[in-house]
Amino acid sequence: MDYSKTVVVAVVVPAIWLLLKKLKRSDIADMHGPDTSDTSWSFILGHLKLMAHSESGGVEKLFLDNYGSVVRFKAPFAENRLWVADPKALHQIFHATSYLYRKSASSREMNAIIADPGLLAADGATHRRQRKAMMPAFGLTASRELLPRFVEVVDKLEVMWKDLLEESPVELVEIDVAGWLGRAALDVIGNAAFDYDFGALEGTENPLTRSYLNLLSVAFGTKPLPKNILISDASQYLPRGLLTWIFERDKSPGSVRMRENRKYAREVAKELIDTKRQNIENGEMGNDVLSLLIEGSGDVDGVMNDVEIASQVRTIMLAGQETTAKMMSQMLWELAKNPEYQTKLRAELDDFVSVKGNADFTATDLESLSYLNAVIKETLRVHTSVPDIIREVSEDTMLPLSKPVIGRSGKTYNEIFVPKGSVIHASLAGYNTNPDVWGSDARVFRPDRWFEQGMKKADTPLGIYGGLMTFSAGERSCIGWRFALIEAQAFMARLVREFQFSVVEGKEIRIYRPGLLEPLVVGEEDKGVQLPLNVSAICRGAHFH
Ligand code: HEM
Repeated sequence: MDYSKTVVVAVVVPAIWLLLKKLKRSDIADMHGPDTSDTSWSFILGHLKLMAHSESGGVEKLFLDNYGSVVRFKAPFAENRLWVADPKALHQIFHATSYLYRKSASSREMNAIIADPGLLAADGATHRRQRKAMMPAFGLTASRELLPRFVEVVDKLEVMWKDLLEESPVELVEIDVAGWLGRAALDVIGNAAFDYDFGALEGTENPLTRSYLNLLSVAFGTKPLPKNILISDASQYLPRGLLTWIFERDKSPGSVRMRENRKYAREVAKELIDTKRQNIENGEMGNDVLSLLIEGSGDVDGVMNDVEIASQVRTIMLAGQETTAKMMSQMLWELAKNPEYQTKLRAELDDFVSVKGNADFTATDLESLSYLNAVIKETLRVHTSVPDIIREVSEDTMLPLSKPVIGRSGKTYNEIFVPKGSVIHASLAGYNTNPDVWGSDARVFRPDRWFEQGMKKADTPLGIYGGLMTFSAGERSCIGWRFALIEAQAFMARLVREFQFSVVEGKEIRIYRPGLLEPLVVGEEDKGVQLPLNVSAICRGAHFH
């Protein structure tokens, strides 16, 4: 079968499937939402192009302001889908037991193809077993012990930025913080998760390192082509064999880069597992994530074989690097745009150092820095790296709502009927910026809100950190959130203490949301992801470095 026939199959199979599905009763069709007269709608893609090409926060604002927290939109071939940012509904979706709202087949299949069948792709009992085996390696104690490894990388970054400043004829240099933090985060994950040196900051010529830099940005593209949007969505109806067939032949830069990465990453994962196993047999136990995974794999309940462990290596690389790098660069961008918050954070860090007598922050020190943690939370809230998670309903069910919704028919709903097979876009970004939850200034970056009593207007408990949905919630929430948090604390405490950040006049930055949030400079979109900021050194008296 040639490629064009495959695309035809990718259109016909879902179309028939959807016609059958439309015959089922559902309340989704009665919810308000954008209609088919909207210029962004097409029969083939529905509103998916509008969503994939929107700027960060764009869809969430459009939906919340015009239709509320529960919205019906069109998926390909006129399928009605639900977009949800309502706290009570999200609580049900993420906390219902027995995988009632299963991760969609499209997300699982694509994850299995791009990162092998690790935790992101697993489902049901396999997911539960793998997650149980992995939890100890991501617990509080294990994550705190990684701090010296994070510090090792930020030490290097600090020296490199100071060298750039020393070489500069002026006191300030323009630095693409997204590029630098992307390389630093790759070195962090190599070091802390696998004891592997990518040499990304030093620019070592390593094909694996090259293939990982901005991998997800290249894979999704900042404005994905209609063909890719359709195939990615249709992947829930197509068998894995056919999807793999399409992926292996696709010549788009994203698929080419993914295949290249897979080739090198599989080789290195195997070598790393062999070396670690040998080390453990020789009584040398490392504290990196991989050593803990291998050691824990002997546990009867949580057992994972080497193929699964190798898949977890690739899954962790995919899930833990660009997410954290983007989050840290967005934090520096917010501080550059809001110098008053930057000054306040630096004052907190300086005061702490002067009382302590040195700047060697321990994990407990970092945890106690309340303004640092407020700025981190506010960044995670306003810039939700994974804006939506797609879930499929595995049994007919009622979805409860926080407040009544009046449908298009005039009927009032306190809960809505969603039949088996319905697809729901659970909006993490929508929840994080929902005025019903965070108040009327929900879209404004304002770290001080974290010190205000009654700051949250909704009392449904959600999320695993700060009541935010950024790391998702429930059985499939981010396993690496403590790793990401301690890494961000260590990096931000150091960088904000040592450097001043300001915006570059004349360079307008926009953030798009095809996969993760991707910053681009207006007029320089062809250069891909970048976030340039002006950086200068902080000059303080003599001591405490
Ligand atoms: C700011 C940084 C991060 C953000 C915003 C983030 C966000 C998320 C989200 C939203 C999910 C759920 C995805 C889904 O259900 O499809 C997830 C899952 C996951 N994350 Fe993270 N993540 C971050 C950092 C990390 C790090 C540093 C690691 C590892 C070192 C990691 C490893 C994982 C893994 C393995 C999963 C799959 C969990 C499962 O399905 O049980 N993440 N992450």
